[in-house]
Formats: sequence, C-alpha cells, structure tokens
Amino acid sequence: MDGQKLNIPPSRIDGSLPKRAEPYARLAVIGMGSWGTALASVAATAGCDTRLWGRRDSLAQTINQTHRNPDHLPGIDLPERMTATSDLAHALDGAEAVLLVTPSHTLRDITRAMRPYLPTGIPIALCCKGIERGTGYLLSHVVEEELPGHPVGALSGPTFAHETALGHPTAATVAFPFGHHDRIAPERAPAARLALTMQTQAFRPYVSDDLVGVEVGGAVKNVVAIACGMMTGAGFAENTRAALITRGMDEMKFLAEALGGKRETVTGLSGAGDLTLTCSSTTSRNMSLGTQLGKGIPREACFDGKPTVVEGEVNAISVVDLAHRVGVQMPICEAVHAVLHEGAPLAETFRALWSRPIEGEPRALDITLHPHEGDPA
Ligand SMILES: NC(=O)C1=CN([C@@H]2O[C@H](COP(=O)(O)OP(=O)(O)OC[C@H]3O[C@@H](n4cnc5c(N)ncnc54)[C@H](OP(=O)(O)O)[C@@H]3O)[C@@H](O)[C@H]2O)C=CC1
Ligand SMILES: O=C(CO)COP(=O)(O)O
Repeated sequence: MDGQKLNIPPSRIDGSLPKRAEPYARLAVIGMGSWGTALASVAATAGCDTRLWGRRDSLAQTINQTHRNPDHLPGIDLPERMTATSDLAHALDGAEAVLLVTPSHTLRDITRAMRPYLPTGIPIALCCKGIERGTGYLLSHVVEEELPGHPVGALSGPTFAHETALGHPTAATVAFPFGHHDRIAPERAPAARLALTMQTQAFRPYVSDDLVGVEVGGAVKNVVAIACGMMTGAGFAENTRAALITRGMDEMKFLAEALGGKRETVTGLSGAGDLTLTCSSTTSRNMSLGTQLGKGIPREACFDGKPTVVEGEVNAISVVDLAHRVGVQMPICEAVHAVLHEGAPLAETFRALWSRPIEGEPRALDITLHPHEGDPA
C-alpha cells in the first residue's frame, strides 16, 4: 500500500515536516516569570514580533525600559525586539500563536480571561507543566474547555529558564496532535510553524504529535524530582537517584499509555530528558524542595521562606489522583504525596517504598515476590 493510493500528502507519508512551513510573525507569551521571559527572548531572537504578558505593570515597564527581568531572570539581557505589557488585550492583539507560561494552578483563570481577546483558530501551546487539581485534567483539556476552537499543543523539554535565556544550546519538543489539523495545509500545521518560530542557533525544537505523552512527562517529572531531592537530602547518593529516575520513568510511561500517549515519547526530551535534568540539579526548584525537606527543614522555611513555584508539590496530588482514576500504580509519586500531603514520616515512607514486594522489570513480566516471613523488612 503506498501513500498515493491512500491520497496522503507526501509530508505525512515519510513523517517529515512540511516543506514550506512559515514561522509565525507575531507571538503572545502569557506569563512573565522566568520561563515565559526566556521563551519570549528566544522567539524575539528568532525574529518574531513577541509580546510578553504579566500581571504586574511595574515589571512590564521595567522590562521595556531596561531589557531585563530583575525579578525572575536577574542579570540576563533580553532582546530589545520583545515588549512587555500587563494589558492582556494588547498582548493578544494580532498574535498568530500563544504560549501559555503561567503556573499550572492559574491556568484556568488566565485562559478564561483571554477568551474575549483571542479569535478562534489561533494555536495555543502550553509551556507550563502539570495536571489540574480536582478535575485530574491534563492542562490541554483545561484550555480546550476554556478556549474552545483553538488547536492546543505543548512546548516542553529539559529547559532551565536561565540557561535558555543565556543562549546555552537547548532542545525541546513541540507537540500538537496532527489529527486535529488534517484539513489544514501542511505548511499551516501549528507544530511545524511554532518549531520554526522558536528556532535559533541555540534553541532547537523537535516536532511531535503526542501531546498526551509530552504533557504527562512534564507533570510527573517534577514529582519524581521531589523524591530524588528527599533521598539526597536524607543523605543518600547516586545509586538511589539513578534508581528513582529509572523507576520514575516507568511510572511516567504507564500513566502516559493509560491516557493514550506513546511510550517512546517518555524516552524523549519531554520525558527522560526533563526527568534527568530536573532530578540531577540543585537548580531545580522541585529537586531543591525535596532536598530541603529531606534535610528536615520545615516546609515553611524552605527557600528561606520565599514563595516559590514548585509545580511537583501540588501535582503530587493531581498525579496520584489521576493514577488512581485510571488504575495505574505510581509508588514513587505516592510516597512523595504521602510525605507532602498526608504527614507521613519521610524516612519510614521511603524505607517502605524500597521494601515493597519484588516486581518484574518491565511490569509486563507479571511477578510479585513477597519477603520471607520473619525477614526484618
Ligand atoms: N523556570 C523554568 O526553568 C521552567 C519553568 N517551566 C514551567 O513554567 C511555568 C511557569 O513557571 P516559571 O516561569 O518558572 O515561574 P516563576 O517562578 O519564574 O515565576 C512565577 C510567575 O507566576 C506568576 N504567579 C505566581 N503566582 C501567581 C498567581 N497566584 N496568579 C497569577 N500569577 C502568578 C508570577 O507573577 P509575579 O511575578 O507577578 O509574582 C510570575 O510571573 C511552570 O509551570 C513551570 O513548571 C517549564 C520549563 C522551565
Ligand atoms: O521544568 C523545568 C526544567 O525543564 C524547571 O524545573 P523546576 O521547576 O524544578 O526548576
């Protein structure tokens, strides 16, 4: 069977990108924190007319006057081409695509607020990481509810904001479900156009059609990073961290598959890539929260008491809740949830995690071996 008989355009047969994809000329970036600012900087560097929105007018004015974001990316120069505003209508006016980069718990409110200003059909890419608490929805589902009639995708990967903004070589995945756009000419496909819009000499996007796999990777990796931090803070080292990363990836894989995502996405930039980055670096806020808790620092004293966006903290609740709904076991995420939200003692919780009955690797090898009776497990 060949593509001619199926009447599939050549670009769909070999999976290659449309040959004539056009970058977007104007982008709105919603969220003036470190990642929104870094992404706006990348897009502007790539030549796109970029407007960055944040809730504080004083910060927007500072960015416009100094080309720096002293609150979220101190000391890093931003391109003069990007402008900042606290006026949502102005940010969205004429935007050909939108990046959503607010903390995940604010997503529903901000997308609802965008509704009067965004003509239908404008593609929206999620750059925040999480699952909605209470509903258990992937964030793309939240956007689809609040802003119906838009192609929704994600941009995600191993991307610390300050490194990206400094121009360190960085790669990420841009995922939109291709199926939604079958009637759109290939050169209009949002994943291709957004990837081209964001490409610079330092920032390298890859294109995917597995939005679910990408979203699950971003949400779960933060919870696993807290687990890695907890064990590191408690005094354990590389063996432990490598085990948590690998078994955490297994949890990611099963949740992604249960929701219709692809296993191979979990081994890509938005899964294994981001998991490795976040679980290996003291720069990570999630890893850092875990480390401080593992050292016995009370939650209210972590980060010297400063309010800090730690997505894995709330997402431990939503990930575990979603896993229960779809019948997937996620013991590492459950352990983090128990310590953070159920008052379970950290040392005992992780000892119990390590003493669970022996299982097969992979899970498909359906084996469960219980400890001998009388063993001190
Ligand atoms: N930082 C990174 O390296 C990366 C972050 N991400 C993801 O990007 C998303 C945004 O995080 P990031 O840019 O790091 O955030 P930051 O911690 O850098 O900044 C927080 C941002 O959220 C705003 N904010 C905080 N609380 C609220 C609230 N209750 N209502 C509305 N706005 C609020 C802040 O506004 P204000 O300044 O006015 O307080 C600020 O713009 C997260 O999902 C994160 O996981 C993804 C990849 C990399
Ligand atoms: O998602 C991130 C890097 O890809 C940022 O991770 P932290 O929120 O843990 O700092």
